[in-house]
Order: sequence, then structure tokens, then C-alpha cells
Amino acid sequence: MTMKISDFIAQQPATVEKVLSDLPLQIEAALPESEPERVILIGTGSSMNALLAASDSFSGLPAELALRSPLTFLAETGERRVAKSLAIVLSQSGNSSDTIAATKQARKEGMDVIVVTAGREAPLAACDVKVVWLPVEDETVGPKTKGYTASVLALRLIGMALSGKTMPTAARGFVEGYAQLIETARIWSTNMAPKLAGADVIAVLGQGRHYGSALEGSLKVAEMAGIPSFGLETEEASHGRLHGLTKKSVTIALASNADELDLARRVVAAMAHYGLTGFIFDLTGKEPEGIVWPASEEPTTGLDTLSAVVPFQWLAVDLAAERGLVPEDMPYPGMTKRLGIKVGEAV
Ligand SMILES: O=P(O)(O)OC[C@H]1O[C@](O)(CO)[C@@H](O)[C@@H]1O
Repeated sequence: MTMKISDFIAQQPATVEKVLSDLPLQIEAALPESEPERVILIGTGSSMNALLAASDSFSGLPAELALRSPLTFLAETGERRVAKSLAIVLSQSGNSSDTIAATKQARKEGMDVIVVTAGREAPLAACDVKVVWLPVEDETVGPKTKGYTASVLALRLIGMALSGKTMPTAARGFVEGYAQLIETARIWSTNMAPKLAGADVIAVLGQGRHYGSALEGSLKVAEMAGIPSFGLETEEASHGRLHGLTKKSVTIALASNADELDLARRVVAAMAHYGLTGFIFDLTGKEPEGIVWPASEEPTTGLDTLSAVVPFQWLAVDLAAERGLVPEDMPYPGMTKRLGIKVGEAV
């Protein structure tokens, strides 16, 4: 039986449990012997979004932190060769050509490299690197959902392990709330999709780690439902971008604390004055009505980055259906192959 994206979305609580139980040992075995002076996070597309969503878990390290797309990494020279560098490379498929090239280059320069991937047969894992395996190898569709979730969590665990920390056992309580979120967000999306299917643009705003969530949420909508969609920092959006919206546009602003909520409320209120549609996903509260977010963690472990994207995953599937598209196919089948961005069989 062919698995659908809706199945993968629903499997995410089980994926989170598997990552929490299986990956810490793999990560311990993959860490370099000596402390790195520089950590470079490398990935593209959904994997770049996951790196952005998890990068705060590396910020407490004494090492300098850099985040690079594979092509930017390949084009750079100099500095990174001198310090003891650790490249952490994420590719959910293990088939992205530029990511493979960047990995080979990092090894050629003598860097320690940890690859995070689900692609057991893919060329990336064969690059003489340490590998952390994401337990999502059956997700062979282009638009990833549980692969993204597994990636963010794996990276958070790696960031913590590099700082000598482990995920608090209380984090396991998150899974229950997360399962409830998957269900409530599904119902919310079923109700909302008919109202949003005519949008000319869906903008997703987020600040801090949720800039990554905003990029990922908007990527799902674009690649499954074919609606122009983009992610922006909420702060950036308030500096001119809102003028590019129309009365047919929809903006969703993520907020994960009081400051972000204040900014999101100001943005949405200003938009409403001009008849522009905007609403808020308050990850610590009760907005939008119907979605039950997992209880906020104190102190934060950043697990809300797993929650923030869930309504967008469902919305992308439902909007595709509303527009007569098959989400697994993406609006322009064969695009990846034409772009030449993947090795092997690409959709
Ligand atoms: O994580 P990977 O497998 O390197 O893929 C990166 C990106 O490539 C695509 O498969 C196609 O661009 C995206 O859906 C994905 O986000």
C-alpha cells in the first residue's frame, strides 16, 4: 500500500518517540573526540529550515556557529580551514547533489563531519563520515513532514550533546500533547482549507527559532498546494513587506512568547485596518480556536518547533485537495529532475 503524506503527518508522535529513544546513543558515537572551535550547519530546502529551527540549541557552545547552504559553503574559502571545524550536514533523502559535494569538500579539508539522514542507500552516507540515522526511511515522497520533525529533534539532541546536556526526561510528556495537536490541527485545517483555497499568497511569519518554522510551513503550502507562499521574520515583515499583500492574501504569524505575541498582534491589527487578513498561532496559548498546542515547557527545550509546523502540514494537504492537486505529486511533477538537484531517482 502506498503511504500518503497524511499518514506521515499522523505518524509524527511515534517518530518523536523513536528519535528520543534511538538517537542519543548514535549521537554519542558520532561526536568528535575533541571539542570543535567552529560548527558549520549545512543543508538545503526543508533541511535548511530544520537547521534554522534547531540552531539555537548550538548557541551555548564555546565554538563559533555558522549556517550555510551547500553552495555557499562550497563557494567560501579561508577561515573555516584553520579552526578545528565540525560540519553537521543534514539531508533527509541523502540525495541532494550540492549537499553531497559540500560534504566531500568538508572531508577533503580535514573537517569532522556528522551526516544526519534517512537515506540508508544514498550516496551522502557513503562519504567517509559519521552518520546519525533518522528513523523515517519509508518517507519517500518529495515534501517531507515526519522527516522534518525527526531532523529538528535530531539536531536539537546533537546541539545538546555537544554541550554535554541531554533532553530532560520531562520532554517525553510532550509526545502526548503533540499527538493531541496532530488531531486538533487536522480538524482545524479541514474547516479552514475551503476558506483559504482562493488565497493569492499565504505568508507565514515567525521570529527567532520560528523563522525556521515559518519557512517550513510556507514551503509545505507551496510545494503541495501550489499557492505562492513565503516565510519571513515577523520583524522583517513589518518593514515594508505587508504592502505587497492584497485583500486575497492570508498571513499567519507565529508567536512563542509574550514579546513575539505583542509584535504579532500589532502586525495583525495594522493589517486589519486595511482589510488585510491575518491571524495568529499563539504556541503558548489558545489561538487559533480549535488547535490545542502542547503545554509550554519551562525552561524551553525548543520542542515547540515540532508543533509550529503541524497545522501547515495539514493545511498543505487539504489545500492541495481543494485545488484538485495530489500533494504527493507536487504541482509540477518532474521539476526536481529537471533542476538536476538530486542524484538517482528524483521526483
Ligand atoms: O533534505 P534533502 O533530502 O537534502 O532535500 C532538500 C530539499 O529537496 C527537495 O526534496 C526538493 O527541492 C525539497 O522538498 C527538500 O526540502
